[in-house]
Amino acid sequence: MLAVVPPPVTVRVPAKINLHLSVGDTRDDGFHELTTIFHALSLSDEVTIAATEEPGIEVHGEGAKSVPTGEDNLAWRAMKALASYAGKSEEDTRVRLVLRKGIPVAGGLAGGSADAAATLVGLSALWKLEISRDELARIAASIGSDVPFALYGGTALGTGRGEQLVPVLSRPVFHWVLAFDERGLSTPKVYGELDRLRADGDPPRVGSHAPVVEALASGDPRQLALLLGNDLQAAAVSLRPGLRRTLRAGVNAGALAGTVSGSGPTCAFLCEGAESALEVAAELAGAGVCRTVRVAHGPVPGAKVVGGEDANRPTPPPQVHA
Ligand SMILES: C[C@](O)(CO)[C@H](O)COP(=O)(O)OP(=O)(O)OC[C@H]1O[C@@H](n2ccc(N)nc2=O)[C@H](O)[C@@H]1O
Ligand SMILES: Nc1ncnc2c1ncn2[C@@H]1O[C@H](COP(=O)(O)OP(=O)(O)OP(=O)(O)O)[C@@H](O)[C@H]1O
Repeated sequence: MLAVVPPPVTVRVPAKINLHLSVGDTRDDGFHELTTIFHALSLSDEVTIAATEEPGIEVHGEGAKSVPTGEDNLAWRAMKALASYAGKSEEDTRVRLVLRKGIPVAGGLAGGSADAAATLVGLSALWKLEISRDELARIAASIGSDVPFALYGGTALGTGRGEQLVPVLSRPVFHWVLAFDERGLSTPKVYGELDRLRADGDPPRVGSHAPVVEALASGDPRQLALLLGNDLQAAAVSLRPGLRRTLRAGVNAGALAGTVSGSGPTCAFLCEGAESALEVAAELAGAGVCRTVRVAHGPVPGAKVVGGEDANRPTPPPQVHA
């Protein structure tokens, strides 16, 4: 008898920026203790997962050539981790992953993590696993610190190495302009550069995240603009000094404030509204300080099935962790 082949599943997954990123001490496992506020943006990747006789990965779109297509692709690692959790045999795990990238590679926007999260959600649907988002988040954390947030999206406080999440109330909607750089930056190198800068002196640190939480609840972009902060920014700028010009150019173009996202080099500019974001984007695009610009808004939901049988299934709300 012929086996029934399930139809392919497509998942859309957002990029993140860090509205606040406080980097603490290095832990025994080599990771830094973080307090961060993640914010999911309308810039996204799509991952299509199909059962196939020709397993593998295909990558299209933004930066596709620099994305690995073997076992070190984070989406493939996510497939392996879920297969092992679900006790799937080698034969059951013959899947083809097609990544359509809108999120630049090594941009500080957690694109690889997003693909891993999308793969967890898509495969759960393809394999019809009864698995909660919280259980998926535990598997996600074993793949990378940013992966759990991509499952939930929205706005969330991240602690630990960034994988422990609590949702944060954020009024819709904030408007952003993103400036992509010519080349990416390696996340471990940026953390290493911060350690070096701290060993040489003590670069200023961002304060408490509490005022940022209040500004998000108020929905006032002017209030939020005063509070954007990232301890990794000094390290990213030290490795890529041109980012200073980019940050200045965004504010000169009319943004309320700019920040390096995560480990960079993408700069995110908060704008007064949708119209202002379009104006800032146009002016920044002509300033010759970055490869390209995009407008985006946030917060948006996390990884979500958009094609295939489960497309209309509602996304469960994030759970509050104690
Ligand atoms: C910069 C951020 O994007 C901010 O959200 C994240 O902290 C990075 O998260 P990620 O890319 O998922 O990082 P992982 O894949 O977990 O770790 C990559 C490397 O980043 C450094 N790393 C990451 C997270 C963390 N809390 N401390 C660290 O020092 C470590 O050198 C680690 O080996
Ligand atoms: N699916 C994937 N998409 C992009 N890069 C991937 C993927 N899988 C593995 N990688 C590797 O991971 C590296 C980091 O890519 P990624 O786009 O996730 O960086 P990032 O956005 O700076 O990450 P983060 O913000 O989480 O630190 C890339 O240089 C690439 O070699």
